[in-house]
Amino acid sequence: MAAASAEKKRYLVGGNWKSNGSVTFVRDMINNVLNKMKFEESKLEVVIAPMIIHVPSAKAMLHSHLHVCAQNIAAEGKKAQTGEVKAEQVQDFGLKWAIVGHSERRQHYLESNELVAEKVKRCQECHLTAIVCIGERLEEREAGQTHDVLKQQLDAVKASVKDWSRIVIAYEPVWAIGTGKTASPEIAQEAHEFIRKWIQGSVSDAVANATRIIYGGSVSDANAESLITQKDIDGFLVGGASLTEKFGTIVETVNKFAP
Ligand SMILES: O=C[C@H](O)COP(=O)(O)O
Repeated sequence: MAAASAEKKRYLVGGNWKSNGSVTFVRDMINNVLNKMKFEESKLEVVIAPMIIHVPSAKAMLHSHLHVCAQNIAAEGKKAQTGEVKAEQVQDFGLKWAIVGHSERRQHYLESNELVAEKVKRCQECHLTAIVCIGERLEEREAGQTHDVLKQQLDAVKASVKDWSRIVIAYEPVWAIGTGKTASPEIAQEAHEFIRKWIQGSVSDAVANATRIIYGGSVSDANAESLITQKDIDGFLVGGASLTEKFGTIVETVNKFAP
């Protein structure tokens, strides 16, 4: 029986800083924007994913209600792997979150669905909550293959998950990432509904209701309200706008509409 969270579903906003930032940026963004944001912890969780070398300073500087998230973890837990960070090390450092399967890693580092499934398994073994990114490329959407792609990506990770309360699904259509072309609220809602129905059919109703399905792809202060008011959108994974003060506005908008 798959475990579902007994807690009320809190919305989630993640800021993925990708390979951006400097020591000065981290300090200024945290002190001037992140630590000043106002939101209700009972309604919303906020996680920030800096580059790995900035994780220690970010963790030390962020107020304790803001969580630090790894951008990636190694799929393999045993071998020596130059340049990789294992789930155990993320856990040992006191982090509770990791992004897995971001489309930039799928595209540029050739991460397959199977490799992403291994990473999800590693997160589960180390009690990390995985933000599992899925989404179709433009040519796949244009060919009418969006649901097939999402289903394949979801099917691949299913066997790795024992505890669904430690899984967040991030729907990130590849064509909307960093392009300024946000999915319309209707397109995003339709994909989120498909994902929720997949969880319902493949896991259970309770898990489908409890699992956060968040949207990523050119989220900004200008479109946050129209997206977050969609029925099946439970938060955001924000890239570019998380590097600016717009992130504070996005968090406050989500807080306003979170149940
Ligand atoms: O992880 C975040 C996503 O890739 C979205 O990035 P973006 O907001 O810059 O489009």
